Amino acid sequence: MQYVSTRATAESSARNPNHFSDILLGGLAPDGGLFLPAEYPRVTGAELDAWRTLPYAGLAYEILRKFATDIPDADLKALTAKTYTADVYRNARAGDNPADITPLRELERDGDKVLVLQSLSNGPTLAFKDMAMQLLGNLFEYALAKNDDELNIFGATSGDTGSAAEYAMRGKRGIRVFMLSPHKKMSAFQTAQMFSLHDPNIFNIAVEGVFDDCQDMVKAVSNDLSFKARHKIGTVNSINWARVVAQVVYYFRGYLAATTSNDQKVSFTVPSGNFGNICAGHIARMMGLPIDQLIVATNENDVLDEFFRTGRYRVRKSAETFHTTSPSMDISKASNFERFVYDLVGRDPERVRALFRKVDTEGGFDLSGAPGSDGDEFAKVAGYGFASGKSTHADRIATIRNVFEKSGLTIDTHTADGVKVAREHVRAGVPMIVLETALAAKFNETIVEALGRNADRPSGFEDIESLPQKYVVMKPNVDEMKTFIAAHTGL
Ligand SMILES: Cc1ncc(COP(=O)(O)O)c(C=O)c1O
Ligand SMILES: N[C@@H](CCOP(=O)(O)O)C(=O)O
Repeated sequence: MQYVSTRATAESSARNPNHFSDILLGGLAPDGGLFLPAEYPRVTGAELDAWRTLPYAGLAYEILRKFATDIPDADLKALTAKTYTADVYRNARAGDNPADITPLRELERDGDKVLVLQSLSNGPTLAFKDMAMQLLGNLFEYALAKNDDELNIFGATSGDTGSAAEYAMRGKRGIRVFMLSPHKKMSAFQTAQMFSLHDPNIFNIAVEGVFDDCQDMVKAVSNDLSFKARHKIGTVNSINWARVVAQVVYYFRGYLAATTSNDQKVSFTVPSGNFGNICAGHIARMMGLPIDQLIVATNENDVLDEFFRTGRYRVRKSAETFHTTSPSMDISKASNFERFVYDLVGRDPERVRALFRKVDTEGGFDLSGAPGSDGDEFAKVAGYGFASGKSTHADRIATIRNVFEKSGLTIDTHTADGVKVAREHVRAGVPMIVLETALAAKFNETIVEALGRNADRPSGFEDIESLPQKYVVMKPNVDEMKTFIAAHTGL
């Protein structure tokens, strides 16, 4: 399997490494684009039939081997078997089977309209990020051990990627984690989860800004190729292709668990911010998974909803990005959107370069086809199954309440955004799977507001907010960030 950059030039393609293991440890392509397979592997009906009875680890192996063709099959099988166990994904709800890894349960039914919840948040940090990050930790360790090498992970988080990465990389030989987060903008639980880690290889940096400021710095450091090489910088954000491909697996799992025959279709609603999760759904669909709709659900930070309604992509500045009660989706510049746009414009890297140059210079682009716009590809969006919707704080509170009243389940604030939007798009006869992207315990403040009581807490997290915290506060300044990293890598 060969990989290409969304911004490839003839010159950068000649220089790009292009196998899975070559791109595993890095983030952005050297030309500033994002890696994607040169073409998506197709899945046959016979394969889907055979996969229906596989456990999650077996399914992950079958899907990943189509992309990681340069990792020996036996090694990949061992890595997926070690990752996807009931012991790692041990926080399943009472009544769900932890061995399912991503259990499904019916949430509500109105005639032939059915909403199903797929739990992705049963891993060590109670968010869907663990689904890919646990595998990434094992893949990194495997790749580094081969060359006796080391890796300095530089990442950005709005609350969940950070803790998932730190829990996955704790104690891993040769790996340090430098994690940027927006100062005082995560929930108390998320903050405590990260900042209470005192491991010598974990560095938490609270940035005076929003998530997009953090992500911009990760990209700026990644684009300084000599700094990146000298300090062995890698990334765990979804700009890293391995993160996205590991997320493709649970779309297959959701489909197979919700259907009995390949003639049936399902739809997915995905609480979205950086567009990594739903991008994995897009890839699953491109591989031939019978997905009807892919619904993008945003919170008040509605850049993506605006695009999927109008064809206009208009990023917001930091000061225009709202701090909401689904804080992990407080994102106004969605990294992975570029991967979708690459497909939408016919995989033309020159177009992608021009469009994202316009994002940098003018704050966005317009594919609506209106006079003066940058193209008319918006007309093709529905053909990819995409539609969208938006949810606000009031919607979130009402949804948490009425889901609890109807089903007895307590859902988190991001999942509530998903359920609210899913109800607007569900079609008769096509199960709508809502991805549960975090557990309610992470956002207790809002659960108390909605339900008048605390969210249940999985064991091990009882007093997490009272633990001593270790972090530094910094301004969003790339040079200062580089100095900080250099001082701690000793390279
Ligand atoms: C709980 C939760 N829900 C949804 C999202 C949005 O996912 P994505 O950024 O992949 O669109 C995030 C952050 O990524 C998250 O942490
Ligand atoms: N919501 C995320 C933001 C980063 O997303 P990623 O998928 O690109 O790592 C978070 O919780 O950190």
